[in-house]
Amino acid sequence: MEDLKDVYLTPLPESQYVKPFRLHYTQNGKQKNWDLLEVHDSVAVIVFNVTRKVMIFVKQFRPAIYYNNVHPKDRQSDQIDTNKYPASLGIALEMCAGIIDKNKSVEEIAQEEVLEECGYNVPLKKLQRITSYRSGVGVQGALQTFFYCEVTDEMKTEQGGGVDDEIIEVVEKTIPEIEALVTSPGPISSPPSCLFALMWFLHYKADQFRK
Ligand SMILES: Nc1ncnc2c1ncn2[C@@H]1O[C@H](COP(=O)(O)OP(=O)(O)O[C@H]2O[C@H](CO)[C@@H](O)[C@H](O)[C@H]2O)[C@@H](O)[C@H]1O
Ligand SMILES: [Mg+2]
Repeated sequence: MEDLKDVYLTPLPESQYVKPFRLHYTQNGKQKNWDLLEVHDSVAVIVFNVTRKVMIFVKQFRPAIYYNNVHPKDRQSDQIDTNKYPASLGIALEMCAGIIDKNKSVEEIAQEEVLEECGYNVPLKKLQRITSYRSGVGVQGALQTFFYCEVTDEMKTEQGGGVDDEIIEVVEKTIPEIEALVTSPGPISSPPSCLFALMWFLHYKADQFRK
């Protein structure tokens, strides 16, 4: 995962993942505009293994986090120096998540992501829909739907780690380790949605799993 080289930037061509726009509007009689990015809606899933009382996280290289850890003056060069900026700067710890880019229900997408990324084969009825919310209100505003799912060791039928060219590491954390994560002074290399998920779990679910 941390073998990174040949990092450089180009302007964005036509993309199936990110579409930049300027939205023009008149509000209270005043003409305004806002620059935004159209991105896919998504699902995220808290996966908790009740056999061993551990939460399942996915760890992966996130180019956007990496980029933001590169000093602006070093973003202009032909190549970003990976000795100065190693891959570890872009590695994030997250809940299992995926974009909605198929004509399937959010439950089916969530089920697929849990299998592909974490290796657990869960029946649809085990997926508890928690809520949905807007991510990135400044430039995105896409909807993310959140699920909670309890799994057992018996449900782990595959390795996980993602499909196609995805490179994902499955990481397990105990409840005390989750508490340490959310109270860390940061910067925490996780999205706010993940931290919300952890707080939700600690508030509503964790007590029944503490010895
Ligand atoms: N911008 C991009 N450029 C190039 N290739 C891209 C791309 N976006 C997606 N892809 C490709 O599509 C795949 C999509 O992966 P997933 O469906 O697991 O979504 P991901 O977890 O990245 O994002 C989900 O999880 C994160 C973390 O919660 C949310 O921020 C996000 O909104 C949600 O969709 C990637 O592995 C990559 O191959
Ligand atoms: Mg994903």
